[in-house]
Amino acid sequence: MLYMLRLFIVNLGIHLAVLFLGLFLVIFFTKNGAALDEVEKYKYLFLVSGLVVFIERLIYYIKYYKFHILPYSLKLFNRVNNEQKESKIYLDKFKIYDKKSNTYFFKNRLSIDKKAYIDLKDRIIHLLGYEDKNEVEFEIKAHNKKEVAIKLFKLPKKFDWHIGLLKDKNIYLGHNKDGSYYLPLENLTSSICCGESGSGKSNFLNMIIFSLLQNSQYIEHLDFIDLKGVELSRYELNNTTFTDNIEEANNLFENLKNEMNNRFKEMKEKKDLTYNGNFRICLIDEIGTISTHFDKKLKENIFNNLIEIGQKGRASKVLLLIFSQKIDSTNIPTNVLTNLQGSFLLRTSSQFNINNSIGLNEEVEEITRTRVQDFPKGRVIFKDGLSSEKVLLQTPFLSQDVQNSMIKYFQNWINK
Ligand SMILES: Nc1ncnc2c1ncn2[C@@H]1O[C@H](COP(=O)(O)OP(=O)(O)OP(=O)(O)O)[C@@H](O)[C@H]1O
Repeated sequence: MLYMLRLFIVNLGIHLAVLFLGLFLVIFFTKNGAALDEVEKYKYLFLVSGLVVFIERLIYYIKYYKFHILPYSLKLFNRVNNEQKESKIYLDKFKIYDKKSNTYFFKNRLSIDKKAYIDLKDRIIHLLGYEDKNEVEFEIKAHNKKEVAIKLFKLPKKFDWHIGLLKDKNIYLGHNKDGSYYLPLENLTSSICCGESGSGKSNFLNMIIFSLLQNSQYIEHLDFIDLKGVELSRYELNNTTFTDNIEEANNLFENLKNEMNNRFKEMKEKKDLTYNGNFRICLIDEIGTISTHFDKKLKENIFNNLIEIGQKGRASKVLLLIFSQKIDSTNIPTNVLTNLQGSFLLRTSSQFNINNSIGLNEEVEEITRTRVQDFPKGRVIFKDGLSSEKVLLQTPFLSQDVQNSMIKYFQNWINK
């Protein structure tokens, strides 16, 4: 309490000093250098404006009391060590609340320790008065050198799909802290999606396909490969092909590689940096089934082609979207994985999956309070293949009926 009072008095003092000096200068100059007794005539103006500032500051401190007291309560400070004197402590301070983005900024005159905020996030949430820990999500970002930005937001755990989420030239990836999140089709890269059984992978896969189909005019062909299921065979569209046969898949990759190289030739002739035509996109569900196949030579050929497509595909608009429960080297060779630029991570208890798709735990903790193994169904972290930005998303639920009616919708439109 004493700390708050001190903070308030210092802050009020600064504001009043600036106000009075400003008023004095205005009067002084408008009255062509009036004497002090001239200024005295305006004492009521000083009094009223001083009172207004006092009330405004008081309301501000009462309103953001919890945020002002937070660095003090949680001992968020930085210190300088001087050889002669004792070390000096600089406490972090609440700077401002940005209403538009619902973000709170804290600053420190020396430099700020973002990790301390990440480590204390549960206590911060508690201190701010959110009793139910699951009620609110927490994102923390470094802002300038000496500030951290804390954004509190809510993500629904479950919501329904509707066709209005589809958008021309964009892929809808779910809802993030600001609402619907779209990846421009132009920025799509070859990507890996991993999540354990029941995490909502198939649901997510179908949702991505809807966005791709909505953008059919920019996509030459979509190839679906699933060696263990028939879910993707339901689409039966003029611009899609499905295979559950490994030899056919091998031929397809050979084909895609040739197509990619032809596109490169054309680009070279035209001196284009990116291919000036439509995308070829291949979706592979459960890539692990290829790794377990007995024919070593066939597997090797497939994986070599996947590596090449992953490496060079983006400029020529030939892309791979690979889905897998696990991404260790027994499921997907490391060379294939490292050449997929983007990643999507759903619920998993495997630290290997997390590290090799998104990165360190600390990076995950910056954007969510929920551990990846506790993610609800359909919760995804997307790592952008171009910018490496990480985004926390919740994907809508697609019931069987919704999936069937969407497939019918695309059949009526594309197969016409
Ligand atoms: N976004 C979502 N929101 C709510 N519930 C979901 C969501 N996605 C999936 N579910 C629920 O989770 C169940 C499993 O989803 P899904 O089949 O997509 O998971 P999966 O990871 O593909 O599992 P598997 O690998 O075993 O097929 C679904 O039947 C559905 O009820």
